[in-house]
Amino acid sequence: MSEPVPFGDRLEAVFAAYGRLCVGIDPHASLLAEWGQPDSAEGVREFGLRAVEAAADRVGIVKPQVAFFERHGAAGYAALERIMGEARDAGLLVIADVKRGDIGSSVEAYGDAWLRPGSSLEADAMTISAYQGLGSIEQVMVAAEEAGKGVFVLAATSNPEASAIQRAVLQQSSRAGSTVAGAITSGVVAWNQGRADASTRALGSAGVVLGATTDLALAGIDTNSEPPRPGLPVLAPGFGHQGGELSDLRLIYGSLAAGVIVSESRSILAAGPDGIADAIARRADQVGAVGV
Ligand SMILES: O=C(O)c1cc(=O)[nH]c(=O)n1[C@@H]1O[C@H](COP(=O)(O)O)[C@@H](O)[C@H]1O
Repeated sequence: MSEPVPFGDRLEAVFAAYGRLCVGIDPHASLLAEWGQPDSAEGVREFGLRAVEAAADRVGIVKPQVAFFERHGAAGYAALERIMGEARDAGLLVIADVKRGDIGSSVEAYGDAWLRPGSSLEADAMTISAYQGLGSIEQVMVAAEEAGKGVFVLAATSNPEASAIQRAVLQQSSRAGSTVAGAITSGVVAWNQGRADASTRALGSAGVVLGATTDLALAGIDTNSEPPRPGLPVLAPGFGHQGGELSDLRLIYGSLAAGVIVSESRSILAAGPDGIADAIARRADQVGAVGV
């Protein structure tokens, strides 16, 4: 069997071919109504399939938010499986926004669900939480790497309530004195640097979530030093609806800008089923014009 292509390499190829815009697939009840779809499993399926159709060949990445499918139980999950399958068949990288975390043995099962080749919920990467310690998700990171998959570990999230916990300073461990967000970020950088072929990689396969609306310096994230090698994938929600400005991208992410994935959901989905393709193309151009 041939070796899987590392997720970081696949992401790098997508950046080169399509740029760094990621379309979030978040079928909020209000958006379903605007799209003329029922608030049901059938509605989220149609919504997601149309979003995938519009995204294909215009961008390289989509990020379905599982919560909006889970609302509809097993049928919602069936819809999500279909949408992720169609997206991957269309050549899109799929980041499953599931934000899972638990003790190691349980979180491994989440990794198996979302990242195992052949799983009905197979994605290319998943969002994951290290609230139980970076060590708790280590086995998921190992399995992801072996399968050519990626993880995005929550570090400094875009919601304002997050800062008190994420900016708290560690008292113990080798990273004592770092903020929680800083320790997670440097831990993920170190993980990428510890891979066997790290020196040949442009981008690592493990990334972090750093929201565009948060002050990264206050969160203890270093955006001034030399960029990490391999580069750090950064899932960056918060642009668009939450108020982050694309024109500030370089200012916000500094030396981490090269790894940034601009992820927007509502600002694009609000264009409706007839306008979404144009909205994606327009936003992809705007993101490209930032010139990271
Ligand atoms: O992991 C995420 O994607 C995420 C992390 C974060 O810090 N903030 C954040 O908004 N998200 C997700 O990104 C999407 C943002 O949606 P919009 O605000 O509509 O662009 C939602 O699916 C959120 O769950």
